[in-house]
Amino acid sequence: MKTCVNACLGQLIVSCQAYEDTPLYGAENMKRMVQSAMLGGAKVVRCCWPQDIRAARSLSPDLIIIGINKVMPQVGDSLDDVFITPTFEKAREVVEAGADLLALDARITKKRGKSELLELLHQIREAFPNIGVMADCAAYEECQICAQSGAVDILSTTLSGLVKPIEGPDTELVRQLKADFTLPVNAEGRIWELKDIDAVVEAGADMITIGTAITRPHLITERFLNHYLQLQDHAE
Ligand SMILES: CC(=O)N[C@H](C=O)[C@@H](O)[C@H](O)[C@H](O)COP(=O)(O)O
Repeated sequence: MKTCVNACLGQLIVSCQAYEDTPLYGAENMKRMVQSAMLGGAKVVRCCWPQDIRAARSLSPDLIIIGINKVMPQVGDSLDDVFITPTFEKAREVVEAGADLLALDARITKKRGKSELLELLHQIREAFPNIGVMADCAAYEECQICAQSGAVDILSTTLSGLVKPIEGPDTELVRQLKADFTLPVNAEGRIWELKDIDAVVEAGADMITIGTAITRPHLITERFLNHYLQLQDHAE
């Protein structure tokens, strides 16, 4: 197993991402977010875009960085457009920015077939043999294709829930992946409660990634506020 993949085992990975329409957008802000996660004990972070990855890397050579390169949806795009590190060029930018691992959208959609996914995975493996590759999947079948490709190091539940909404983490997918494949599994997506960690650990997750519940203050605020407002509604 690659050293960078081994370093992720048993870790709580903090995803530090801010979109352009939020106040925390920008590499300097994300650097502080990563620094805060490190202060809390995180040894692995997930960062988006080359400038954020470079900013995170400047904090420490020892920090393990999972880099992604999102292409934000344009008018007319649909869920069939893969958006997390969708091309080889986007992957190269992540590697050149100093990431140890790269994660990419491993979905099979109407616009991106199995053969194109496999071609991309093999191209990445050949060009960057030392980089760990995490497959951000939505469904079991995609994980299966990635596992059989021999060009992926970690299977991740990142995009489960994107197509068919579910509540909480996809513990069932984690359980199935652990039962059928030998690759490490990252439980990512909708982990908000301590009991969610219990559930994915019980299902066998080798690592956990938390984003929004730690690093998106506007959504954290909204969640608490909605709960409070609901109580007021019921009291009326
Ligand atoms: C679906 C999608 O675009 N997921 C993105 C992947 O990079 C991020 O926006 C998520 O924050 C990340 O996966 C962590 O998940 P959560 O924020 O639920 O803890």
